[in-house]
Parts: sequence; structure tokens; C-alpha cells
Amino acid sequence: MATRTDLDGRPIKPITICMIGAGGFIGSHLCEKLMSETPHKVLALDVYNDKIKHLLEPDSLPWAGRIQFHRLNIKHDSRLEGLIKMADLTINLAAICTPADYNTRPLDTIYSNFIDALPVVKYCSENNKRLIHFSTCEVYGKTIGSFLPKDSPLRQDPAYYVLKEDTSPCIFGSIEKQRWSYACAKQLIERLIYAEGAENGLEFTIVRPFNWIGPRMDFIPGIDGPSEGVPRVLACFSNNLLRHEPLKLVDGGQSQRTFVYIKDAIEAVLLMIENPDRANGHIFNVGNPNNEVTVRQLAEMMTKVYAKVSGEPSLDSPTVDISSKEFYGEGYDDSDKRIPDMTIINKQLGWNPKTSLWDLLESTLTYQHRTYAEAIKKSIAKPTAS
Ligand SMILES: NC(=O)c1ccc[n+]([C@@H]2O[C@H](COP(=O)([O-])OP(=O)(O)OC[C@H]3O[C@@H](n4cnc5c(N)ncnc54)[C@H](O)[C@@H]3O)[C@@H](O)[C@H]2O)c1
Ligand SMILES: O=C(O)[C@H]1O[C@H](OP(=O)(O)OP(=O)(O)OC[C@H]2O[C@@H](n3ccc(=O)[nH]c3=O)[C@H](O)[C@@H]2O)[C@H](O)[C@@H](O)[C@@H]1O
Repeated sequence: MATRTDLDGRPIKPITICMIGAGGFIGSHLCEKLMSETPHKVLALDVYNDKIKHLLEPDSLPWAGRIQFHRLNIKHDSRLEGLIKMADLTINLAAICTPADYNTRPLDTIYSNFIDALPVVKYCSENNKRLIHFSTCEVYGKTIGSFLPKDSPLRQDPAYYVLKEDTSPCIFGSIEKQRWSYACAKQLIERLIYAEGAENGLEFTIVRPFNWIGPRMDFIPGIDGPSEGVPRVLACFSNNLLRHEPLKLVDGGQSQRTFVYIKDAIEAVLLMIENPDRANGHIFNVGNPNNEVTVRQLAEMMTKVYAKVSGEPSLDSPTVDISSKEFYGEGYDDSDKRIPDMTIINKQLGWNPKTSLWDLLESTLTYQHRTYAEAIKKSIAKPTAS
């Protein structure tokens, strides 16, 4: 491998990374990137490894020896501190992060996102290890603009909706709206990490992902996850498309999101890993402000893209409305709009997302069709065959 240099032209030294939650969606892409493009070593910690199996076996892979899987639950495993000590940098991705859980399993959500992350922060701080912690854009909650009258011209003013790391407030709903249990737990762990930095000198970076999507996100219910499970929107809509069912629009699909391609976002994380002087002490929005759609528009675009990549015609009525109470149950609430301000990440790391929503959906839905279409056909055919 040719000498790789950081953004300031200095050679990058190979490091060891303790990656917690490495077997998930983001972790699998980050491991792939680190193995194929860098000399760094990864201690990959998770309770599952299905999404990184292709990186672990066979032993003849070019990066054999640079990635080591440790099956452990950070809730109760005494190996955690030792593994953090063995590494130069810890990246914590472990969390419950599907909205269907926030209002139905609020205790698990709060424990996972706050309590279970505490020892990780503590061990990093006590052992003087750098930490990159994955938070969320949900810490912003609702926009200020959402509280203005519907017809107020101020709603068009970016000052009322663009989300800035250092100035935007965090606006959550009332306590009975348990949807905010996740955002609130993430906010508190951010504050704790920030305080460890201020009082004890912890070297940290906090990442706030804005709807990163791509292959291997979540699961397809009944195929590689529970039949009754409710994954995030990309997998919900993929599942509907694969099964030729209408896509369900929660409360009319009026909420807005910006989607960024996982491969673009992983470039940003690699810059953080390899440029500690520029990343330490910062909180970074990582998203694509150019890819904004309502959930209804996302459904319409995914329907068109899927017809193109599968060669199968779309349904005459491709979407159906459903109330949030019916879909998620009591206590659900929603973020109205999520546009990331990109000033800080641009200034510190010179990062910009590249991939348009159409292109990222085309490559992702090609993957979904190739990976799941046959399995779905078989699962649908099963009851009549027996
Ligand atoms: N995907 C996104 O767009 C997005 C957006 C905002 C925030 N995030 C944050 O990024 C992180 C990773 O998200 P993801 O999309 O890859 O989710 P994911 O669910 O695919 O990955 C999380 C991984 O953590 C593991 N894990 C959870 N609890 C654990 C424990 N106690 N011990 C060991 N492993 C455990 C899970 O098994 C899973 O493999 C999360 O902290 C999430 O809140 C992701
Ligand atoms: O990805 C992120 O940046 C963050 O936001 C997500 O939250 P959210 O965007 O609300 O979750 P999705 O499941 O992706 O839902 C997006 C929107 O689609 C809607 N939706 C979802 C599924 C569905 O079948 N139909 C539908 O209309 C939801 O109500 C919501 O308005 C999750 O909280 C986290 O993974 C993460 O922290």
C-alpha cells in the first residue's frame, strides 16, 4: 500500500480500533472500508456477526489477521475494558436505534443508548483513549419552524429549520410521547462525553448521522428478521416492494428527511479516524442536505426505482395511508424536517456527500432485489406447497 497521508500531508500511522457494534449496518460498511483501503486493525465487538462474515472468512482474505471478531454483549462482559485498552481508538456504534422500539420498549432504549454506553466513555477517559461516539440527528428533535402557524412565511426561512451543531436547540415532545426516549438518552450521553472532555480531557468526536441508508440496513421481516418486526423506513418500503404490497405512509407521509448514501457517509468517518487533530472535540452532522424528500416522495421514488431494477410493474395504488397509532402504537411522535448544516464538517474535514437520492436508491434496491427476491418468492409459495 502506498503511504497514505492525512489532510495536513502527514503520513498516517496504522492504528488499532475497538469497534463496538461492528456487526451492524454502519459497522459492516466501516469494517469493509478499513479492511480494503487502510492498514488499520479492527477489534470488532458485537453480539452478531452475520453482516461482517464475508470479512472474517475464509482465512485467505487479504486482510486476514487485521480484523478479529469478539462476540460479546457490552451490558455484562468483563472483557470490554481490556479490549478498549488494547486499542488506540474506540468507536461506539452499539445501540437500539429503530423507532418502532422507542415507544414500545422505552426502558431497553434508554438503557441501551445511555446506561450501556457509560462504561465505554469511562474506560476511554480513564485509559486516555480516543472515542468516536455515534449519536443521532434525532437529538435536534423538532424544528423551531414546526411551532409556527402553518401559513407563516418564516417557515421558509432556513433560520427556522436548518440544524446546526453549535446553536440549534434540542426540542422534544412531552414525556408520554415515548418516541423521544431515544433522542433524550442520546442527548444525555453526548453531554456526558462533552463534560468528560471539558473536565477530564477525554479526546472525543461525536457523530450525528442524518438517515444514512444503503445495503445491509436492518432486516427484511420474515426473511432475516422477525415477521412482526418493524425496521427503519428503507427496509419497510423494500419489504413492501419485494412482496408487491402497497407502501405504508405513516400519518400521510408528510415528514421530511434528508437521506445520505452509506458509502459517502463512511468517507466522513474515515476522515475523522485519520485526522484526530481536526476531529477531536467536535460534534459533526453527517448528512446530505441536497437529498431532501417527504416520506411520500421517498415512497414514490422507491416505487419507480424498484420497477426499473426488478423489471416488475408497479401496483396501480402503490401507497396506502396508516395512522402512527396503528403503525407504531401509543406514544409515537415524529421529527418534522431534518436539514443538516454542513459548515463544521466542511471546515474541519472538507467532506461533502456526492450521491443523489435516485442513484443511491438504484444501487440499494438492486442489492435488495438480488439478495431477497428469491427468498421472498419461496416464503410466499411455501403455504400452498405444503
Ligand atoms: N443508520 C443511521 O442512519 C443512523 C442514524 C442516526 C444514528 N445512528 C446511530 O449509529 C449507530 C449504529 O447504527 P446502525 O444503523 O449501524 O444500527 P444497527 O442496529 O445496524 O447496529 C448496531 C449494532 O450494535 C449491536 N449492539 C447493540 N447493543 C449491543 C450490546 N449491548 N453489545 C454488543 N453489541 C450491541 C447490534 O447487535 C448491532 O449490530 C447507533 O448508535 C445509531 O443510534 C445511525
Ligand atoms: O436515521 C437517522 O438519522 C435516525 O433517525 C431514525 O428515525 P426516522 O428517520 O424517524 O426513522 P425511519 O424508520 O427511517 O422513518 C422515517 C420516516 O418514515 C416514516 N415511515 C416509516 C416506515 C414506514 O413503513 N412508513 C413510514 O411512513 C416514519 O414515520 C418517519 O416519518 C432512527 O431514529 C435512527 O435510526 C436514527 O437515529
